[in-house]
Amino acid sequence: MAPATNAPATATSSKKKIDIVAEAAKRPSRLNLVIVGHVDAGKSTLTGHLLVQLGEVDTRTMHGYTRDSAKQGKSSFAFAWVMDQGAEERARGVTIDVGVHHLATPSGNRVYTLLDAPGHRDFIPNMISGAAQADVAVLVVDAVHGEFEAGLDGGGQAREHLLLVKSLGIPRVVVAVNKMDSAGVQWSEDRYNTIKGALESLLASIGYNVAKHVAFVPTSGLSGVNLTKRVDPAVCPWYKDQPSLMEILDTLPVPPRPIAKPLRMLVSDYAKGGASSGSVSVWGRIETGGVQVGDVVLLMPLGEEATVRALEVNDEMVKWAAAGDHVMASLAGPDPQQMSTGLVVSDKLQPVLVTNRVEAKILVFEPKVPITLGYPVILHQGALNEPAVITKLHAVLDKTDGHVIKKNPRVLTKGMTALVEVATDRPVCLEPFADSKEFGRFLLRKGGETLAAGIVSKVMATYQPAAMRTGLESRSSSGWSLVE
Ligand SMILES: Nc1nc2c(ncn2[C@@H]2O[C@H](COP(=O)(O)OP(=O)(O)OP(=O)(O)O)[C@@H](O)[C@H]2O)c(=O)[nH]1
Repeated sequence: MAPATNAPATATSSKKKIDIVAEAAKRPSRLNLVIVGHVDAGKSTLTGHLLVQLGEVDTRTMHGYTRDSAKQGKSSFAFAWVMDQGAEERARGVTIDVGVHHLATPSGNRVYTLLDAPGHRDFIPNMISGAAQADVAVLVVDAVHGEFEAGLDGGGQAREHLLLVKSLGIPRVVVAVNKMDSAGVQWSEDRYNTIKGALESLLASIGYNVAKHVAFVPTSGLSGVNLTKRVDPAVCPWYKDQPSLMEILDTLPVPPRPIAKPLRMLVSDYAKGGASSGSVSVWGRIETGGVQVGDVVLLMPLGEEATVRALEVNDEMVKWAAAGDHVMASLAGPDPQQMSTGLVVSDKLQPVLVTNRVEAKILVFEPKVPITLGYPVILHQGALNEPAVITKLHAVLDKTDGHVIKKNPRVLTKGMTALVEVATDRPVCLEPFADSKEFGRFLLRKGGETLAAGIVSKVMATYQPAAMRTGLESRSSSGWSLVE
């Protein structure tokens, strides 16, 4: 574990205000990675094995996984069990939820949060929720002939994941060309270069600067080769003196954290119970600002007040947490019945905007049916999924300079950039992208298909929840007053 500059919380910690900006500058840097890729590419196995090699999973636990997975006839999934904790996940051999793990580098200079996203297309909303919390995407691809190609074709998740990762604003990608040990591949340089070339073209077409922001590494998650220790040149001579996956990760820059901004934490999970009776626990990443034990915060868009009773970061109780941290917060005050994923724990004096109508610039992916006026969609923002409708098609825009090509189009088709208006069924937390990168992006999906990625250009109507004035209100329609 990294040296703890953020000591355990005490009963008196709420009495003294902590200078979170100054404290955060003293601690090890943190990088959030999301592991993405086609189903069965080996994401959970690679991540699980990495954790074992770095000593984050003890040998006894690992022996237990090996024994129990063999009993279920799934011995090849032993390392994946480190990440896939749910009974259904283990029985089906697929990841459903986003697995979250923390690890510290041996030097103690850096702490990683690993988010293992599900590859199966039914679980893309969970993948979006995981990717929305990440700084870097690690794309795992299966090097086996036919398998890599399946991940990349029209319906392949490797392709869809990359599009989503780019749309969510993740600036860097590390590609692990995995299963290099398998029978038909056997650490072949030709196979590696074919895969690298195909992905370089795809990444460039999506908008990545491949030379600057993308790295490639050959791996075997199952045998644990080239994860932390460099691959033996006798096994892979053409990769001699080049870095292992962990060495590449260690050189990635940590993006600046907006700690001085007002608090915004996206709730990706919650449960009844916490530090005191009647409290609720929420999990998520702090996008901006900081929070400390004793703070009074607002749960948006409910507008409900809550007091932070306890905080946990990387499985340790702490007094404060800041932007970039994955946090478990125990909150006193909110009604457990009102909790949902997608809520935002927000600064009380400068809460996140709440709206049900935004103007946005969208990039249309490859919808099976063209987008028309009144099109019903699901708006995804982090862990939030909210039914919405496209209520106006203002214009089709030029991709490069944004000038209007066509006003009031009747349909939007593949690859178009357009200015539209989107109305959500219920009020949600969205802000103009120019003010908030974190709350200014969303994805539109329908029937298991991602239709478009959007950037909020204008918030058309903001809501002032009555609760912000009375401290009593709920998310019922009567609890909101419109301030257009
Ligand atoms: N030969 C070989 N097999 C691997 C390797 N990594 C994973 N596998 C096998 O591939 C299968 C799928 O592995 P997982 O780790 O569950 O794949 P995943 O990408 O996490 O799957 P989802 O989470 O369901 O998308 C298992 O049988 C693994 O043993 C590898 O490096 N080499």
